[in-house]
Parts: sequence; structure tokens; C-alpha cells
Amino acid sequence: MSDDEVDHELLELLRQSLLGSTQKPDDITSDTKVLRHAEFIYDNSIDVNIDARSTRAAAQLIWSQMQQRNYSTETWSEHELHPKSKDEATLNFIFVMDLLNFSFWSEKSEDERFAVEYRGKKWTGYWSLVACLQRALDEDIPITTPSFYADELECPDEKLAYVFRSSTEEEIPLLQERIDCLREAGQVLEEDFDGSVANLIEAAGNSAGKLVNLLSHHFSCFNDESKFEKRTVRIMKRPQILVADIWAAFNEESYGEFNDIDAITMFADYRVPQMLHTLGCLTYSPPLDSIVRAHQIIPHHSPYEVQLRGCSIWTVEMIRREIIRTNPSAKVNAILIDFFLYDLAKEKEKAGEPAIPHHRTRSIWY
Ligand SMILES: Nc1nc2c(c(CN[C@H]3C=C[C@H](O)[C@@H]3O)cn2[C@@H]2O[C@H](COP(=O)(O)O)[C@@H](O)[C@H]2O)c(=O)[nH]1
Repeated sequence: MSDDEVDHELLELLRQSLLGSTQKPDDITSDTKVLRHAEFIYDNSIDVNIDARSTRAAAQLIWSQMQQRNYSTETWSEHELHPKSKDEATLNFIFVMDLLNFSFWSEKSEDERFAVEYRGKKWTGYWSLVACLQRALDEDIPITTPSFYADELECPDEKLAYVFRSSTEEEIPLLQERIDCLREAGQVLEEDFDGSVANLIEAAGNSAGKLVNLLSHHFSCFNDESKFEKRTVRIMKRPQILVADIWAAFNEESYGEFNDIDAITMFADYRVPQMLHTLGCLTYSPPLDSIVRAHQIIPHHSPYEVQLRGCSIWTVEMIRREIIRTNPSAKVNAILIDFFLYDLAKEKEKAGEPAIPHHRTRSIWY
């Protein structure tokens, strides 16, 4: 970290200690701090390492495949279950989707794990969430309307349990936590943004960074940060993927028009780190490697977990810089690299290709 960034951080700490965190909305800047916190985590990691040679090779592989597949924001809407209309309904859909976009992993078998049958297919993982939301709308349950999911009378917990019902014996992981997220988000939208997600987007003034900071400031269930080596480190996975999904779904226009979209980093989930390990970019210390391979739970906020998340963010930044270095005119950012790595991970999983297991942390943050 450069000296002036250390000064910046110290000034920030001094300001916060004097003013407290009584941040006012107009204090909310567009600086998310995520990337430099990821670099800090990488610089202080002992259990996760980035292999420079593999990262350079991965950059070339990723870039050539992204070009072959013509990977762009358009790819987002091509997914069967993603909403296609470029309107407020899609904006409201994406907000609820990324409010709940976490922790689908299961130790059950493929046949017994939580799954959703919809449009004649069985959906698991992230797609099971998207299927639940689409199914609810088909059943005339307005699950993407803030005033609805804020209202425990009109939308009791039982109705939400019905929306997220499973076609197997295993229910959706963290159902109660998902209900709590919906209640908080609905109430905050009602109180601070007149019940409208569009007003929240408007308040960000076309700044992706400011929208991330508005989400982490107003909604505790979006405030994804941890402590590492006695410092607060902001990871902000769901706020950032929310911004990215809006940007992609609207093809950089309308609600998706942001003047600083490249400030968004990789989204520190449990699937992309696994893919980065498969590509040889990430390597784990022997203790961490055996914990991951044994499917042992890694607690949220633990040093192991923070290193996995922070180093994944920094690795994708290294991949992005390498693509730009070798292809100066490349139209690429961390979002498109991340989206590509997630989809590639799912393709490889479906093809039954061997891979280290993803790490097991159960939380609402990813
Ligand atoms: N970093 C990153 N994490 C992502 C996604 C997505 C889906 N994004 C779609 C939109 C555009 C892309 O093209 C994708 O089609 C889900 N996740 C996270 O993964 C986990 C679910 O894993 P599994 O249980 O195996 O489905 C869970 O933490 C979920 O939050 C992504 O793109 N990037």
C-alpha cells in the first residue's frame, strides 16, 4: 500500500473516531475501498497464494475464450431464467435476486439436495433461486415488489416458505435468514426510498461505487465486511454483483448506465475461488488445502475465509491487468471475467471434470 493510501486510511479512521459512523447520505462517496482491501489481504496472506505464471496463462485462456464466445453484457440476458425486459420489473427482480443470492451449497447428493422444478427442469444452486422467483411471479405472488415483502400481514413467513419450497426433502439453506433479509430490505426501501428500487438507483447518480456504498450504508444485510489483521476489510460481494447484474441486464443503459463500472471487483463467492484454484491461479497452504478437501466448515470472518475471498478478488484484478497488458484495446473488466469464470465453473461441474471442492462457509454474504 502506498504512503498516501496509508495516510488516506489513517485520516478515514480518525474521521470515523471523531464523527463516529454517523455517515450522512451526502457523505457517501463512490470509493468502495474493496480493491485496496483485497490487496491488503493478499499482502498479508499466508494460507492462500497467487501463482503469477498460472495467472498470466489463465488470462490468455480466459481472454481467448471470452472472444470466441463473444462474451459481453448481452450474455446475461441469454440465460434461460434471467428476465429479458428492460424495465422496472426487471430492476425489482434483480434487487430481490441479489438480496438473496447466497449459500446454495449442500452436502446432500445431487438427487437429495434442495432443488426447484420449474419449466420442466430441475434447478439447483444459484439457478434454484432464480427459478423460485420466476415461479412465484407465474403464480401471481408479487415477490419482487418491496411493499409486498416488507408486509408481514400481506406476505406472512408461511407464504415466503411456499415461494422457496423445494422439490426434495431438503429445504432451501438459511430460509429464516432469507426472510429476515427480505423484511429488512423491504422496510428500508419503504422508509428511505419511498418503496422504490428505482429511487435507490437514482440516488447513486450513475456511480456504481456510490450504489455499492448506499447499499452497505442503508441495508445491514448488504454490509459485507470482515476484520483481518486488526483492520476492517470491505468485500461487498452481493452489493457489487447487484450493480453488475443491473449493468449487464440493461446493457449499460437506463438503470444500467454507470460512469465508473470498472471500479467493481470480482464477487467473492464460493464458486469462482474454486475455478481459480482449478486454473492454478490460487494455491492453498497444506492445512487449508486439507480442510477444503475434507469439506470442513470454514467459519465466516475466519482468517482462512478472508484470505480465500480477498485473494480471489486480487487474482481477478491480476488477470484483468494481464489481459489489458497484452491486449490494450480489450473491452474487459472484473465483472465480465468473473461472470465468465462462474459460467465456466458450472460447465466443468456439469461435465464432471475433477476439481478441488469449493470451500464450505455457511453465511448470508455469498
Ligand atoms: N462470483 C460470482 N458468484 C456468483 C455468480 C452467480 C451467477 N451469476 C450469473 C449472472 C451472470 C453470470 O454469467 C452468471 O450466469 C452466482 N454466484 C454465486 O455463486 C454461488 C452459487 O454457486 P452454485 O451453488 O454453484 O450455483 C453463490 O455464492 C452465488 O452468490 C457469478 O456470476 N459470479
